[in-house]
Amino acid sequence: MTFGARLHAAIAERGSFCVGIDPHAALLQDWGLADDVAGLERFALTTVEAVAPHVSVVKPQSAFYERFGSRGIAVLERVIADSRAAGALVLLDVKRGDIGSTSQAYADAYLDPASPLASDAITVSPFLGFGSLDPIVDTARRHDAGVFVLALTSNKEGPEVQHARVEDGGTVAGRMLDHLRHLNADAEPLGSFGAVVGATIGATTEDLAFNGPVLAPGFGAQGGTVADLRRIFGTNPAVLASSSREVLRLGPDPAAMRDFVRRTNDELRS
Ligand SMILES: O=c1ccn([C@@H]2O[C@H](COP(=O)(O)O)[C@@H](O)[C@H]2O)c(=O)[nH]1
Repeated sequence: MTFGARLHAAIAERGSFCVGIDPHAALLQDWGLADDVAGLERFALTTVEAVAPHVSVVKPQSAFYERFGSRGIAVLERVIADSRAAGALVLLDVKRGDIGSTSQAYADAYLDPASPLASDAITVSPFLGFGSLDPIVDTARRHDAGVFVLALTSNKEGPEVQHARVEDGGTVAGRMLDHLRHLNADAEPLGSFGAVVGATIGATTEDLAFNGPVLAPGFGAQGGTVADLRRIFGTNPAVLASSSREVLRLGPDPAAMRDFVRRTNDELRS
């Protein structure tokens, strides 16, 4: 089953709220944990246990694990394995992208099921040229994985690059969406190649119909609301509203995190 088909089914069953598992140093402190590998592990696995059985997708942010070196990566491997065992799809937020030959190594690291970090999908940066992602796209197709390409990111600095005009008069972001439209052509019920479009972008004239999923970060702590999602995406069911700190601040009480996830899923459905 392709990633797009798995995601389509997961959203129908568990809703479209995506929880980011981002162990910020400040959150470890708020939870009464030390900023070390043991604290990281307790934080991350408590969150997985609380939310992964209730959401369609979890999104660990690799940077927060990488900062602890190889032992942090070992925790990330547990997060991925335990989340999948709890029935959630794992979208690893790594924002990789490089020349093609190196992109292949990233694809092998994150999308080949033989890798200890194998995830259902990853985020990638297309700013070395969309074609530099070909090895990642091909590997994703081979292993029924997904790829989310940065298009209109949630941060205020993004427009400098993403709104820039290309030779046909469109924007860089529009060009990325065109590539995704092409990759997802004819996919049923949903393509496996998604776009990252922040819940904070305000109004856009870009054509967001590309037959693939959308990751919408910026929901929650960065100010994005359900009303923003409706305004930007209408009723598109394949939009993952993604929030990290807003959920994680409710820990370490698992029930508080779980109940928030359930309420948010209900709100997104209504
Ligand atoms: O455009 C983007 C792309 C990715 N992110 C990531 O999402 C989370 C947001 O965390 P919050 O605590 O909900 O603000 C974080 O991992 C970012 O790296 C993004 O914010 N915007």
